[in-house]
Amino acid sequence: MSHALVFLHLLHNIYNSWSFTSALALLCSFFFSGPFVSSSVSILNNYAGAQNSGFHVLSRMARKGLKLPPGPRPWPIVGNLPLFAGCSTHRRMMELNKKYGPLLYLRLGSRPTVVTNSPAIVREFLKHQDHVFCSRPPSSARDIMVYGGAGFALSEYGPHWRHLRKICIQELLAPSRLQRFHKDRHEEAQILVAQVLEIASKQAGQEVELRELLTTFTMNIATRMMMSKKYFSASAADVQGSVQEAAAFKEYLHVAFKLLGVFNVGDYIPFLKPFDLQGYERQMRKAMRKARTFLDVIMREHYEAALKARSCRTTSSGGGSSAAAVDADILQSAHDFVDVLLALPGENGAERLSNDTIQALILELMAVATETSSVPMEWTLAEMVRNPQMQKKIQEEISKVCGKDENGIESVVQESHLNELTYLKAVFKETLRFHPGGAFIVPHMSREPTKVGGYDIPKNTTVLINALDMGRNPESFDKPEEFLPERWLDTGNVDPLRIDPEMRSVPFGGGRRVCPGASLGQCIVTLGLARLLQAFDWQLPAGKDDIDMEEEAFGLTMSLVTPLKARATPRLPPQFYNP
Ligand code: HEM
Repeated sequence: MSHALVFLHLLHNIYNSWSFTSALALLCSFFFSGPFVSSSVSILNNYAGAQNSGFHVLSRMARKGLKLPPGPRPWPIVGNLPLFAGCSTHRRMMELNKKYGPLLYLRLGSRPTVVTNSPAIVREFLKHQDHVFCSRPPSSARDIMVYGGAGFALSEYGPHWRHLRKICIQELLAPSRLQRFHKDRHEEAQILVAQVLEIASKQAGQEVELRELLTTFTMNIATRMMMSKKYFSASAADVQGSVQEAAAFKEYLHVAFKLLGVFNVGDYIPFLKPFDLQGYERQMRKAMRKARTFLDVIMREHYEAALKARSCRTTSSGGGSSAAAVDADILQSAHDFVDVLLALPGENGAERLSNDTIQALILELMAVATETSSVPMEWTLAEMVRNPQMQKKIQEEISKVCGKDENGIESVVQESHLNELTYLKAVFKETLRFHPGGAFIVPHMSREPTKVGGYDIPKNTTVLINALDMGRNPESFDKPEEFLPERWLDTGNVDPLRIDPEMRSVPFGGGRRVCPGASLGQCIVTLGLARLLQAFDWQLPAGKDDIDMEEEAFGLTMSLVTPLKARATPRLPPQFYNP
């Protein structure tokens, strides 16, 4: 903080320009708080007050010749950043969209940005002009935490992205590959139910805190698929791999979830980047050092196993098999995603994918796959606790679809039942509308200048699609402020994976960047929910008359501010829980 002030005064002396220092003062008020800073800020603002009208010269010049969408006037250097001081970004953007219309233009530091909540405009971005808006904006998080975009979820559009996305869809997330991990998902769901039972059995009315359990469930599924390891467990004996490995990886993930979505001032005002005023880049580097050490171990283990497998296969074929045939064979029998990645060819004829690319893919997939699934599970359970009749409807549906075993006990829900659980799907779809995984979908960026709704959109404009606002749009939905899964039952469009042609809600994004893990995400979420709702009745904690449903946008995701606690009562005979 003191660095920021010294820097501010230095610049003030050098430039002696009222508007410049005022803008910086506002910038500091945005990013820092405390009495010293606020008093300095107010002094500097007073200096600058008389010059306000001059501020807009630059913005007018920037707009010259272009018909930009409406939006508040930007300040020099900081642009519209000060509008977001001390408030929730997505809520402020909602207000601005209300004031300026469905296509809002902002300048965040040096970055042109458009924000929308309108299905018609989203259709332009994700459908009609998807070829223009399919890139991603640069960020220090991408540079530091995913090896400068060596993966693909955050990388810019181009041959590298295309190559990796194709690999990901064909080799990692193909239904036949995912089917191989069916047993792992089943085991983790079993463990989830057992953990809730253990807590609930301690004493009648005991509350279960769900967030940690749900995160453990999704993370273990992801690490088992990716690297055949399980790092998260209530019992240390159940963890595979060293305790240090697990600790390093957990720390990385914790920091990554937060830092991949932070508003880092250096990304918006490039000349401030070297100062790392908020300390985010330092945190990112620290987390990355640990993640690298951890990933090097994983890679070495897998690499050695791959070499062994290769030499065994070559020897057993008497040297008769070509390298390509050996690779195809290894790919076919690969245990996990890292095995697959080590057997795949790289770009432009390279024999293998680079180490950085493989590590970036692991980190990106972990980041996009885990919280995106655990967060909607927590929201759905919160809604179920508040709506016992919906809970009952799901339980009745499960009983009907699963039937009973030879002892007359209800059969445990399996993945093969999920497709028939129509009401549960409607509930999940409603969760994605009403409580989307993130307030904004992952940002897109324009690759060339274009026009949308009659306005000019410059090249390299960041596109923010406010999923929360879209889901609550009264022009798109009747009673948008109510959680009503029934709204989907009559539409013939109950499947959350089916993209709404009108794009009234886009939980998995759209166009070339549409989420490639949507069906896996839906499988994990609905399996976990079905198991928890089949096994238990969920009620409000004793003495509470409602759940606190306030949301908090944290990094890439949007969760409940107050982690969900609820009472779980086993609802089936004891034999059900001890199969
Ligand atoms: C319910 C769970 C999930 C939700 C709600 C969700 C949602 C999203 C959204 C909104 C995007 C941005 C799309 C866009 O930019 O237009 C996205 C991208 C992505 N998701 Fe998911 N996701 C989920 C689960 C998963 C899972 C399980 C995986 C993989 C294992 C995954 C992998 C990805 C990847 C790799 C991208 C980036 C695609 C690209 O840039 O080309 N997601 N997801």
